[in-house]
Parts: sequence; structure tokens; C-alpha cells
Amino acid sequence: MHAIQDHYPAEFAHCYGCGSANPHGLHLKSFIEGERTHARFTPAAMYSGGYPGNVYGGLLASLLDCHGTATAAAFAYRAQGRALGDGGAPIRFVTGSLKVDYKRPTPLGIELLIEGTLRSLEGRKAVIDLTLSADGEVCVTGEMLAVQFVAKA
Ligand SMILES: CCCCCCCCCC(=O)SCCNC(=O)CCNC(=O)[C@H](O)C(C)(C)COP(=O)(O)OP(=O)(O)OC[C@H]1O[C@@H](n2cnc3c(N)ncnc32)[C@H](O)[C@@H]1OP(=O)(O)O
Repeated sequence: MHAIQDHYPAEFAHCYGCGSANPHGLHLKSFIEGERTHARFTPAAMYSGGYPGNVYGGLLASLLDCHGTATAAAFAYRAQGRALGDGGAPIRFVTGSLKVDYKRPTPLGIELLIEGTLRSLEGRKAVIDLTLSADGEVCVTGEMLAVQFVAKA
């Protein structure tokens, strides 16, 4: 199954968090299934937070960031009755704002599940609700305003 990011055109594939063309990046892969998107990521030990065994909060925000914009794009394609990577003009979103709530420490060394749902899509603006869970426990929640990117002439 192709990830949402697999359909990004080459010029948008350099993102540190999810770009396939960035050799130093995280290469996050997001998928849409029904009314929800999901991605999985296991942070390496170097992503330690301030005390051993827990994940650095900036990485967690990065995961929500990339998963949120991918979620916005996937639901925008759906709203327009289009398939991801259909060869038409690409629909891409950037983060306008991202609120992150760290509910509990996120353990290092296990797979994290990042999920997204669409709260609203109006014009160029999508509001995405995000969660990041470890072992079935929600550790982080996020709320993103994603804005559809329009190339300026
Ligand atoms: C070249 C990039 C190609 C895409 C690459 C994919 C990126 C993958 C994910 C990321 O890493 S994103 C990186 C972090 N985000 C950014 O760098 C975005 C920087 N900000 C911008 O480029 C512009 O501010 C933005 C595109 C978000 C909006 O500018 P525009 O001039 O296109 O639109 P405008 O300012 O008119 O805003 C559109 C609507 O969004 C609203 N809005 C924009 N930023 C907002 C904000 N921060 N908070 C609340 N509302 C916001 C704005 O009020 C307005 O609402 P209304 O239509 O109701 O009037």
C-alpha cells in the first residue's frame, strides 16, 4: 500500500520529517483508512529527551507536523473526489499553526502510533486533530491548522 507521502511530487519530497528525497530525514509514512489516518514510528535512542527512556518533545511535534499536513492533503483529495497521485495538480498543505499537548512522557524504544482525523475543511483551511500513542496510551495530542499551499506567481 502506498503512503500519502509517496504521492508527493518530487519538488515536495525534501521535508526532513517525511520527504523520501531527504537522506537524513525521518521518512514518516502516513496512510488513510476510513475516517482516520495513521503512521507508525519507532524513535532511535538518539531521540532521547532530558531524562533516559523518554522521547524528545521536539521530535514528537515533528511527527504530528508531518502527519497533520499529510492528513489534510488526503482528506482534501477525497473532498474533491480525487485519488491521491491522480496526475492532476498536486494538493499540498503547510502548517499554519500546531498546538501540542504533552499528556505524559512518551517511552523510547517502542513503536509509536500517530493518528489524525479531519475536524473541518473550509476553503484552503483544514483543522486536524492528532494523537500520538505508545502501547495504547495517548501521550501527546495536537491540533493543527493546515493551509493549502498555493504557488505564488
Ligand atoms: C514551498 C513549500 C511547499 C510545501 C511543502 C510541504 C511542507 C510539509 C509540512 C511542513 O513542514 S510545513 C512547515 C512549517 N510551515 C510553514 O513554513 C508555513 C509558513 N507560512 C506560510 O507559508 C503562510 O503563512 C501560509 C501559507 C500558512 C498562509 O499564507 P497565505 O498568504 O497563503 O494565506 P493567508 O495568510 O491569506 O491565510 C489563509 C487563511 O489561513 C489563515 N491562517 C494562516 N496562518 C494562520 C495561523 N498561523 N493561524 C490561524 N490562521 C491562519 C488566514 O487567517 C487565512 O484565513 P481566511 O481565509 O479565513 O482569511
